[in-house]
Amino acid sequence: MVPPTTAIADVLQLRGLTGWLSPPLRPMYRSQGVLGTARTVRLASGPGDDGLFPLHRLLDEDLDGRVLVLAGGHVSAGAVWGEILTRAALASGAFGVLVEGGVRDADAFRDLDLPVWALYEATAGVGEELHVASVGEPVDIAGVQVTDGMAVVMDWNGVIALPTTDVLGDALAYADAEEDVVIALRDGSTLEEAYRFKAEMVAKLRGTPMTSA
Ligand SMILES: O=C([O-])CC(=O)C(=O)O
Ligand SMILES: [Mg+2]
Repeated sequence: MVPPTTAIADVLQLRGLTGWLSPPLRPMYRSQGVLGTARTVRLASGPGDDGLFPLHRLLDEDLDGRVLVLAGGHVSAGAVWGEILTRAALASGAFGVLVEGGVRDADAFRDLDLPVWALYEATAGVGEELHVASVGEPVDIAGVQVTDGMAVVMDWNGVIALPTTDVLGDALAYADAEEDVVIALRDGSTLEEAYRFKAEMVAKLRGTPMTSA
């Protein structure tokens, strides 16, 4: 089971780590939780030698379980991603797409059921404003470094590139504690009483005794 991104982010935060990409990325189409591995692409301004064709060739490769991470697309106000590329990505087995830039055809993402998070929607394409600068090299999105093969979780609440997968167990426990709060509230507890489940989990993960409820 994939823990919720909210729980993963809180556990990362407790360890002084980061990795969430939302914001700045926003859901263009979101789905239940998926855990994939990053396939990194860096885009840069100008037509370059080959435009976006290296991206098209990549989309014809085996992408089973991969989350495409397209960094640097925001140097164009146009859409670097849309229905056609989504169909190609799905056919190659991709689990999701992150675009640091624009997308269009969001209605098709819903029909195709592929999660896509991006900075903005755009009407026109990118024309000759972008080219592929690298594939498989580390990329930076809003200060978060994503390396090829890194674990990425996407769900209803966000997107996280995991600096370490050893937070997943704690994140599941954290999510259970939050669920205990919800159950207690449903059973009529006060928030002060119910929140204790979460406060105890935070104290445990911090490795410090709980000082207040
Ligand atoms: O044509 C493109 O490259 C972008 C787009 O709208 C699509 O993938 O449908
Ligand atoms: Mg299109």
